[in-house]
Amino acid sequence: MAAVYRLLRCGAAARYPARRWLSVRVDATFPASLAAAKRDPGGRGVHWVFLGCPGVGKGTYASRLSQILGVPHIATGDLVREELAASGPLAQQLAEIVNHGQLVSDEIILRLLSKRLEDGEAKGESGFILDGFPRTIRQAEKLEEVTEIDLVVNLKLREDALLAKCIGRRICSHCGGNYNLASVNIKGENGNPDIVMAPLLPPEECASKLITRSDDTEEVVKERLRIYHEMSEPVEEFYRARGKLLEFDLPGGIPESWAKLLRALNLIDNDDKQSAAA
Ligand SMILES: Nc1ncnc2c1ncn2[C@@H]1O[C@H](COP(=O)(O)OP(=O)(O)O)[C@@H](O)[C@H]1O
Repeated sequence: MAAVYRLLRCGAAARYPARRWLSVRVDATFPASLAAAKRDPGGRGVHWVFLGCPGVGKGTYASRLSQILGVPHIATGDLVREELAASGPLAQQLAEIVNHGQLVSDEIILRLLSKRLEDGEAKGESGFILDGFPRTIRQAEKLEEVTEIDLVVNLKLREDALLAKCIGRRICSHCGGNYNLASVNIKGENGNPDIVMAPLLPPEECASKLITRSDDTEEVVKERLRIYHEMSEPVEEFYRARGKLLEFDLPGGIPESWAKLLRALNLIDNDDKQSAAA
């Protein structure tokens, strides 16, 4: 498998026979039940991708699903922020790009992702849920050259809600917990339902330690949304054409959305009803 990730790194065009590892096959109708996923512990974990605009909740739902499915949640935005925090040779260049809402070059992102996948493999990880990758057609093509993606979940939410959620996002500088101070209450128009999303407030011990991401200002979020439409929306079509795209309109906050997402993914067993309510 290391060979696969080296291919990502050096960009060789050979297509790896990814089907060899398939255990939980999720096809265009997404019938992989949680029971099926648990039945075959010897096979590889799922290869899923989460797409969606900044602030839509890719991290929240990808992280929850990764725990259920026993695969790592790999967010390229986190890899970029780790690189920034390490203050290595790349840091200044990355800060300039990220703080202006631009995309990091495909080469750098592929290098960071390859390294993360190789490190994971060395620790015995299998499968993944990617969040924030691929974000360009070139990244999607590179990924397709080296492995098979089972399913791509495209999370969708109105733009005014996205903006409010990005601006309300906070992180606890002590424990790393993610919170959101935004209280979204948008009247539905043209037959669309109202969108109500309660804030996700921090516990008392985190309240005084909250920080805001430097790229979550209104100006930078608007630029990130513009870049998403220009560079990343074509990736939706890339996967739609391959029959792998599951479109998912978020109905509201986490309680309603999580239960609906588990149903859409056919991941609710009798044993797991309580996880949908969490
Ligand atoms: N796949 C990628 N390609 C290029 N740049 C990326 C990629 N993933 C993350 N980045 C960079 O990291 C920043 C933060 O990413 P992320 O945390 O995924 O943000 P968002 O909340 O906008 O989805 C992006 O604005 C971009 O500069």
